Amino acid sequence: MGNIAYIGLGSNIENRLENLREAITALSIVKEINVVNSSSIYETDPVGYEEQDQFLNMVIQVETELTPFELIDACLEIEKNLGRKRLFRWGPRNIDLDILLYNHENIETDKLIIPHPRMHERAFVLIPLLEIHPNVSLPEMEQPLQRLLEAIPDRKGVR
Ligand SMILES: Nc1nc2nc(S)n(CCO)c2c(=O)[nH]1
Repeated sequence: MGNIAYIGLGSNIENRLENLREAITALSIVKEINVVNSSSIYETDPVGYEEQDQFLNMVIQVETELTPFELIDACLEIEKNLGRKRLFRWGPRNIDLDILLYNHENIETDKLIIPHPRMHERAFVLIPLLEIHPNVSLPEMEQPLQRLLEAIPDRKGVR
């Protein structure tokens, strides 16, 4: 398989748990994607736009033959097939798949930015990611992400 990627999942409308489960099933059905690890599921306070319901968030580790661009296309396809509903940017959504990391690569295009540009400030990403990858560090940051998490007050409403 070769490449290792970390994908953040989130849902805060409808049957959130079912939405996450269906997304993981859809990913593992793709023959070039092998889901090798998954974090616990966390209930988290919405950030970015507070007037919405709690999210369920988690992070999975995949091995994949796909390039980063093929992987994001597969994620977008899955969101579409699960009937992704997003009323407005930052608003409630039934499923969200974000590629957080792909190997140790930095990718910056208008279609794809990896590492995910906001992951280092999001406890709802860092906590599940560190659960399955404790000493992860970002390509351009020497210090491990664990240190960054210590800088985020009171785990930012991640339970
Ligand atoms: N807790 C929490 N807040 C969020 N705000 C946005 S936007 N999102 C969507 C992910 O970008 C989330 C999320 O997944 N979890």
